[in-house]
Amino acid sequence: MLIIGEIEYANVYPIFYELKKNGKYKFIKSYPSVLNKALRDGGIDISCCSSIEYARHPENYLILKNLSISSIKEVKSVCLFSNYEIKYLENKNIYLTDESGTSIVLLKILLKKFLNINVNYSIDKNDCDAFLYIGDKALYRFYNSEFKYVFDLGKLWYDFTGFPFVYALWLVNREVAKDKLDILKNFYNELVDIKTNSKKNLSTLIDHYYFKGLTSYQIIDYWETINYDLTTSHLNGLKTFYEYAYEIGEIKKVPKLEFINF
Ligand SMILES: C=C(O[C@@H]1C=C(C(=O)O)C=C[C@H]1O)C(=O)O
Repeated sequence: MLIIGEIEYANVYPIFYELKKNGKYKFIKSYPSVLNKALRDGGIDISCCSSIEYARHPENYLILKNLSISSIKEVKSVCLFSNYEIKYLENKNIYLTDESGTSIVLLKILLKKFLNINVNYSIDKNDCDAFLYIGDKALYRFYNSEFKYVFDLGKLWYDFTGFPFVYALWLVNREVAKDKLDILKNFYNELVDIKTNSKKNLSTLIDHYYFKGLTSYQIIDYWETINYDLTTSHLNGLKTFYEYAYEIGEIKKVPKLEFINF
């Protein structure tokens, strides 16, 4: 049986609600940083993982075509929350969530390369001036913020580069790709079908979902914001992200993108 990593955020609920209907697969549910490690260590076969995870260990993985978690412009659930305007963050302490891989690197690129601001990063929330959250913690605060400013990282990336931003890729362990090709092919076809139809019945899907602090309208609007495609323009955005990640020393080299062929 295929063991699949499931990101426990609202962003992929429309996909996993459908995938779980038929009882064919086993799911391990967690944050992206935990799933990245589980896929690396062989605890799961396939997962939607941080896009930076592929760039750090490209020899371990193959990418599934046409699938991602991306934003075209704004994302709403990857944000920097701050009481300071962004230009006044120089030398301030910024909290980094431990749930992320990609968004931490995205924030570093935005501040260093595009905004030319030097800050200190911390994993200790106390004593920080601004806070990076992703997923549901970010989405809740996006609509219920106690902060003066909310900087949407997807929107900032789009304003600077004109590209979509790819937070997560569907990655399969290369060994699994060899051993379980037929099961993977069926799973992939199912996943692409689900993606294709994922935005069609959101007003029905909301009957099965509750997110404390958000209205149904806000959730549906969020699901419409999140994008699951991996087009040429997404791939150009991804390559640009990897080039900047390399420039700031977050990855050892810009990886070649290798996809699984069925
Ligand atoms: C769009 C999002 O992207 C997430 C961000 C990730 C990361 O920073 O590594 C990984 C997976 C995505 O679920 C989100 O958090 O809502």
